[in-house]
Amino acid sequence: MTSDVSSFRAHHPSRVRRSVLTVPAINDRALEKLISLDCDAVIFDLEDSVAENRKGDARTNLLNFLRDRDLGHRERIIRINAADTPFYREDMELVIEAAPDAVLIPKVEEPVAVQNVADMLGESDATEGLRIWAMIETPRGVLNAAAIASSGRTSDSRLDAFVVGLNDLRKATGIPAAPGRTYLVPYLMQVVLAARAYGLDVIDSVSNDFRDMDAFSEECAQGRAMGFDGKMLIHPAQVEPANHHFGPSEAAITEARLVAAAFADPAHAGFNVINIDGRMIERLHAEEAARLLDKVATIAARKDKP
Ligand SMILES: CC(C)(COP(=O)(O)OP(=O)(O)OC[C@H]1O[C@@H](n2cnc3c(N)ncnc32)[C@H](O)[C@@H]1OP(=O)(O)O)[C@@H](O)C(=O)NCCC(=O)NCCSC(=O)C[C@H](O)C(=O)O
Ligand SMILES: [Mg+2]
Repeated sequence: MTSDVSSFRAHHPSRVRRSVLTVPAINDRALEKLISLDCDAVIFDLEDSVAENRKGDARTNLLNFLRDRDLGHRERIIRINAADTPFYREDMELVIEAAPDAVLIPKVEEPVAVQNVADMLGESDATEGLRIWAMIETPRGVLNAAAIASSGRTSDSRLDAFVVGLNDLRKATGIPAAPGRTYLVPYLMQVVLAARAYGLDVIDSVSNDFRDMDAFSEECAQGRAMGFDGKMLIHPAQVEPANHHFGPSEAAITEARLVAAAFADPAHAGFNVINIDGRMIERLHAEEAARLLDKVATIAARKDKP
């Protein structure tokens, strides 16, 4: 029997989303810089990084940029302003016109926020394949993360990923920024679990200090250990460490090849459990290995391109 999650996955193939760099849509210099950066995805921000009196300029700027520039393998995501702001409708009009890979909704607290955006995208050819990402960054967003994620479990849903926003969550909870994110970890894990329960990708929050690379590396390692697929980034210096920490390690690649080869061996046909060097390996490990090797192939294919 096919579960909701595996049928969802069949419609939303796995992506490489180690490094998700955000850029203020108003910042020409940073937009130009993008072309030279090895990030997996770019969030063009129309929300918090753009002043209220510059929202219109930012939209025009972004539309021109997306028309003129080919971002190659990088996924293009536009972060809009929330529905309760005066900017939402025009942001959505831009999304429909620019047709990026995804739209990111900030401060999602209820499934209806996702549904409303899906309704506005409609079923036109221009927006076919356009996905929805949701920021979980308020206490109600965290509490309702499972309900929000479950609203995207059908194969025709556009919901594809959660992104955690700790700046907003810290502001709302009063939990100060601190190494190790001790008191935020339960909330982060709740979001990861909700995303995984319904087959969504999940991206860890930004780290504001882009000079302290040791602290950043530790936070990437922690995010990876918690199960995140990648990290939202604010600065070019964060791209390479995020790719490193969220990418498959050499040890993981070696292990995946070993597992894949063992299950491909005709001698193991008809076995769901085998012994590799004194460890029990199940078919589920072969599925995990195939997924990892898929990502390795995707990353390698990019390197081959000029
Ligand atoms: C934080 C910054 C304002 C710092 O910018 P700057 O002062 O220009 O830094 P540098 O001089 O070190 O920059 C060196 C070069 O790199 C380019 N640059 C900088 N940032 C980016 C970027 N994000 N993407 C691409 N290129 C970038 C500079 O232009 C310099 O280029 P050059 O001179 O040609 O060599 C800035 O980093 C910045 O604006 N970052 C992104 C801010 C942002 O998008 N904020 C909103 C998202 S954060 C969020 O969502 C939080 C969440 O909602 C939550 O609640 O937690
Ligand atoms: Mg935020």
